[in-house]
Amino acid sequence: MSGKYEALIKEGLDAMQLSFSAEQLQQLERYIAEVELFNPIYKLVGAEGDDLVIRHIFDSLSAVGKIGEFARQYETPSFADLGSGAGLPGIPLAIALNAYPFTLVERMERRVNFLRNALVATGLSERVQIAAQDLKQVRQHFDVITFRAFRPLVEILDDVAPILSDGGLVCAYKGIGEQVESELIQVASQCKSRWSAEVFPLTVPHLDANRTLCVLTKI
Ligand SMILES: C[S@@+](CC[C@H](N)C(=O)[O-])C[C@H]1O[C@@H](n2cnc3c(N)ncnc32)[C@H](O)[C@@H]1O
Repeated sequence: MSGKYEALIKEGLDAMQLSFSAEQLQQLERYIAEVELFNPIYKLVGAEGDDLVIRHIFDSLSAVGKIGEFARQYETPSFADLGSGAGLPGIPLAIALNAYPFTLVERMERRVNFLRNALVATGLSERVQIAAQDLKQVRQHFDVITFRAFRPLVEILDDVAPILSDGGLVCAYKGIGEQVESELIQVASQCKSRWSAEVFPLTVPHLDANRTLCVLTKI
């Protein structure tokens, strides 16, 4: 790794207690370079420079410890990242959790085009698939389903339930714990599917914001 974010990335990974191989570091660097290259055209993320690394890469990776811990209960867990956009958190997670297959679900064509390029640039095309469709059209099942900045839980969990494997987990990247709790109250009163949830605090290096991971299982 020799890019302009080398020191920041190494420091962030240390703070999150993540150990990346040279290949993973290179994949991360190539992914960031793709986002920076296409951001002016595709308007992928609203941050640049160190801020891009902190708000998007570190934020995505901040849940790797927790998600990796859960994933180890399956033999080879299949992952789906819903409303993946620029591949967040899906691509950083696929780089970090490099033994598992991932599917990025995204319905907007230009973002899908970006994702295709990014997977080629990072060498992830074999292990990471793209489902270029609406979540409602997905017919596969997944053991671990992630999403970030997608939709309120109450609006999507009934569409997520049919694609979650028996015993599977939904890992939703969220903000302030109290807001998540009020989303969960709506889920309990308005969703047809039934869920049990636990909320874990996340620490994102250099980010002064409340971040949480809401982990849901079907009951
Ligand atoms: C606000 S962006 C968030 C992108 C990314 N997850 C992130 O954290 O930066 C939401 C993305 O979800 C996609 N999306 C919204 N509804 C969807 C659906 N029903 N099926 C598939 N993709 C959807 C949008 O096209 C958009 O790219």
